[in-house]
Amino acid sequence: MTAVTLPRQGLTSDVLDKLANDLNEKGYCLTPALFPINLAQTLLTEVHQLNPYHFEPAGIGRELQQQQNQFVRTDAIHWLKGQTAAQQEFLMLMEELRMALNRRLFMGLFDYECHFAHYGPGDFYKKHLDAFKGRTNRVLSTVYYLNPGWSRADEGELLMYERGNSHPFLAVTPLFGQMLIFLSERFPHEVKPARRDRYSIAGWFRVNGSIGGAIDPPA
Ligand SMILES: O=C(O)CCC(=O)C(=O)O
Ligand SMILES: [Fe+2]
Repeated sequence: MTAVTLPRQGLTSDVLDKLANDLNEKGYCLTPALFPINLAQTLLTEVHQLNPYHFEPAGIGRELQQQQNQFVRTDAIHWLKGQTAAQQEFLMLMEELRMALNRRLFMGLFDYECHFAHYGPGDFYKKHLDAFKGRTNRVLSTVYYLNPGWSRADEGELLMYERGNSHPFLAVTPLFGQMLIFLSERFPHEVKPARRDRYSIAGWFRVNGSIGGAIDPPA
């Protein structure tokens, strides 16, 4: 376990205001260094140290309907449960973000789930939505990129689309320490194949979709 060396730095209200404002106006927000950069470094070290058997092929859909479909996505994932100090730090900052967004935007965000994702060279995730209206409780998607020295020649962009438009309005280069946050129901997106290993933490803020006391019942 690697300790994070810097004292905990909270998120400043200026940064949170800007983030909430972007989400409100555009539905997404791209921040170059939301969290301390040494946290990204430690998380990257940890994901490198995970053995391949700690990763599972990523699935599509939920629970019983979940299936692995190599035509749609080929990345491998490892769910973050706060097993290390750095992962706890990351989850704490996301919790701070959750409360700050609820205060500013009244989003009613209830919890957060996230996983490391590893795309080897050539891996992809075809165009998809993280949430379908009325069928999921994922409200806000987040992607935190862990790729030092990424250049455009490495490819592996995330392409963001407006629904019904086949031209992306945004290509996100998966730069080290960069955080992308967007409304899960609003933007179809896809991960293009990269020329080198591509690491990230993908996550979702959820609302409480409980029915009869069961959180997140099957759709
Ligand atoms: O890694 C990315 O840029 C996006 C990943 C993604 O779309 C997902 O995991 O749902
Ligand atoms: Fe996605």
